[in-house]
Amino acid sequence: MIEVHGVVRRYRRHGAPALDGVDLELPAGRDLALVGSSGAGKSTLLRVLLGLEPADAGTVRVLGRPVAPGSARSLRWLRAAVGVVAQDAGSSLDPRWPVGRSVAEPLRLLDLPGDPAARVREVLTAVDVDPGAADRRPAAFSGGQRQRIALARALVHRPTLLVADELLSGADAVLRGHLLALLTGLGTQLLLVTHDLALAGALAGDVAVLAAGRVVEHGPAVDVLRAPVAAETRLLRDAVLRLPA
Ligand SMILES: Nc1ncnc2c1ncn2[C@@H]1O[C@H](COP(=O)(O)OP(=O)(O)OP(=O)(O)O)[C@@H](O)[C@H]1O
Repeated sequence: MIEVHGVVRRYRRHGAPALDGVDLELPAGRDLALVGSSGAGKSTLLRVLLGLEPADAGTVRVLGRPVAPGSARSLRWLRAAVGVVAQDAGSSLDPRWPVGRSVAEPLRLLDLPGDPAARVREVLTAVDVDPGAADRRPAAFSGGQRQRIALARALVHRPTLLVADELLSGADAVLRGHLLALLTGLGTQLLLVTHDLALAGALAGDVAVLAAGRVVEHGPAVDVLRAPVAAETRLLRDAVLRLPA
């Protein structure tokens, strides 16, 4: 489903590369949590995977097809296959638009057949937002509701893969539990970026640990959490354990 080989991404000619030869394979049907400390390269890897930025070296394939930045037309297949929840998801909704319009937007952009209003109601219901409130603007909703509306927008076109950058990091414990249950019940393959190794464990799929632009550990979450091999993974795990109760 996702194959990343030898990917390098360099922002400054002489500085350390943001991605320094990333190798990562994610077969269809396996969820992945991409973890790493701040600056490890997680968001950069997502942007390269989504064709938003070029790789300076290496190859990226999604669903067997090569990914590289291009026109909206040439990337239509990728936009149809992948739903994206951006970092700071709630504020990514257009404040001037009724939320129903924002949620329907991918259907319009991808020119998909069917009744958009019916699909918007369906997907808002799935994320536990009252579909009767679709004509209200984002300001009428709480932060947690806005996050779920952004999730609905990412899911409205029934993508095969959902990519979310720090979707759960700002959420309180109750909302986190709620979102986690929602995400794992979707039946859509997940690629979640997070600082939080405990969250990666709760997803119960695979974990890939990124450090200084390289994948230093990759395996089933239970194994990685029980017996981390890489120093960076141990640091992340110990940081979780040190958090006050
Ligand atoms: N557009 C950019 N221009 C220049 N440098 C960048 C750019 N984007 C990222 N970087 C640098 O690349 C490195 C990786 O950044 P990236 O945002 O991918 O890390 P991250 O793991 O997602 O961090 P965080 O968890 O803080 O979001 C950092 O050193 C960052 O400063």
